[in-house]
Amino acid sequence: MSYLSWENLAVGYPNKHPLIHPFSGEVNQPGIYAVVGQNGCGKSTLLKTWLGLIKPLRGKVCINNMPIPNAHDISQGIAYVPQFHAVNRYFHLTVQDFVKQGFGPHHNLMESDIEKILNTLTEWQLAGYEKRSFHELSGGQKTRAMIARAIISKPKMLFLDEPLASLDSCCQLQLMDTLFELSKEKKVCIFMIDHHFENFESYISGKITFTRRHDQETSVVFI
Ligand SMILES: Nc1ncnc2c1ncn2[C@@H]1O[C@H](COP(=O)(O)OP(=O)(O)OP(=O)(O)O)[C@@H](O)[C@H]1O
Repeated sequence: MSYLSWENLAVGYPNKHPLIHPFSGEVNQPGIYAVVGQNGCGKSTLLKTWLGLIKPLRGKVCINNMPIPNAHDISQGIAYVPQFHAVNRYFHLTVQDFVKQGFGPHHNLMESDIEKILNTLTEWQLAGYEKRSFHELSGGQKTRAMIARAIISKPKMLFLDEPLASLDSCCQLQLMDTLFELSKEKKVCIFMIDHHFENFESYISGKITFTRRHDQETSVVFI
């Protein structure tokens, strides 16, 4: 089964040069796939292009062997944890309602679901914050709430944009252990951008590396 594949893919923004030299790849095994490279080389842009949030400048992306014409079609089974500062700061949902979104818009919420939300919040050191407004949380707390929301949605694919940067070392380890378990036991395929994999190399199944050489286009290699 192909989780994600991309062919001759160039990413970037309209009326600008592509950020990367076109490249192809396919991921057909669950695991944690690290996306690494210097600041500003295009990692977040690649992630958003894979998710269908940004149109490729060239090439195509398939999820579960299906081309992604728009994000709405692919949202089932896919969770995205953006950088915490990318979330609208005027977002006035309570933390509990924010995490509840993980069940999806059509889910009929039961007593056991509320219990699950509260347990997940406790697991991520957010007990007591459930009635607080999401935008009042610290950066690390926002990241943990976004992780809780993603995990509650029971994704088959999970995309995370630099979650380790805002977490303390204890939460970093908790996150990596959780992701590792999800990939092994629930066969979740995880793509994760970060600059802090040095302590977690053994968790990684594959790497997508951006390399920018002076005066040349950035090349991307998937190993
Ligand atoms: N909406 C946008 N319109 C035009 N250019 C953009 C837009 N968003 C980002 N860029 C530019 O695209 C380039 C790549 O940005 P991107 O956020 O993908 O980098 P990154 O590798 O994730 O960086 P970092 O490690 O700093 O988070 C940067 O030069 C950035 O200024």
